[in-house]
Amino acid sequence: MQALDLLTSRRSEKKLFEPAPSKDQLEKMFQAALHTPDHGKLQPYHFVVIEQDRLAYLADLLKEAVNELNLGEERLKKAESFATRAPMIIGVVAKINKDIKKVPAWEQMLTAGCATYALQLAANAQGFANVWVTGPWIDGSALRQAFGCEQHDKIVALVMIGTEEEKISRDPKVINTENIVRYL
Ligand SMILES: Cc1cc2nc3c(=O)[nH]c(=O)nc-3n(C[C@H](O)[C@H](O)[C@H](O)COP(=O)(O)O)c2cc1C
Repeated sequence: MQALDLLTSRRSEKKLFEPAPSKDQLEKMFQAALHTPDHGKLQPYHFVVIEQDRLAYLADLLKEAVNELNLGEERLKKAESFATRAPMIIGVVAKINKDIKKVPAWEQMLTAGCATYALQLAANAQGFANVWVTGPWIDGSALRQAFGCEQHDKIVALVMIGTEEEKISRDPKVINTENIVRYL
């Protein structure tokens, strides 16, 4: 697929089935992430791959977050079903180093966001559907610990990845740019 077609036809997909990416396909996704713009070449992100057999553990961590942060009954139900909605989830942690004056925290956070998007696109390019989700549970202590977060780190994404039930070929979609572009 041409790069521009991929960029303008991609959509998120929440109904995700097996197969998930293989190790080789995952490696290509991480390579794409590692090629995102990165001031100071800090690689300010970590990826936590949660394969099928560890999704129940992720659900437990999310439930713990719901209880710790008092997120309510509805979230608790969501936490229970979350792990059944995709065959693979990749957590993205923005690794924020506040001691680097030349590259402030917001720049490091943006690089982690770019890396997440590159990961999504590289999954799409290999035929996998996905969606970037977060939710208030990303600040749960047990989840943060399991993802290896240090004090200033932030979990910025839980990318759910799998295969669409039926492959839909999507045409590039043209969206009005009038209100978001100006020339100086
Ligand atoms: C930082 C970030 C957090 C997001 N969190 C959620 C989320 O928790 N739940 C959700 O349904 N969509 C979330 N989204 C939006 C979806 O990933 C998706 O972009 C949106 O549903 C629009 O669909 P599209 O990508 O097909 O245009 C988030 C997006 C970003 C960039």
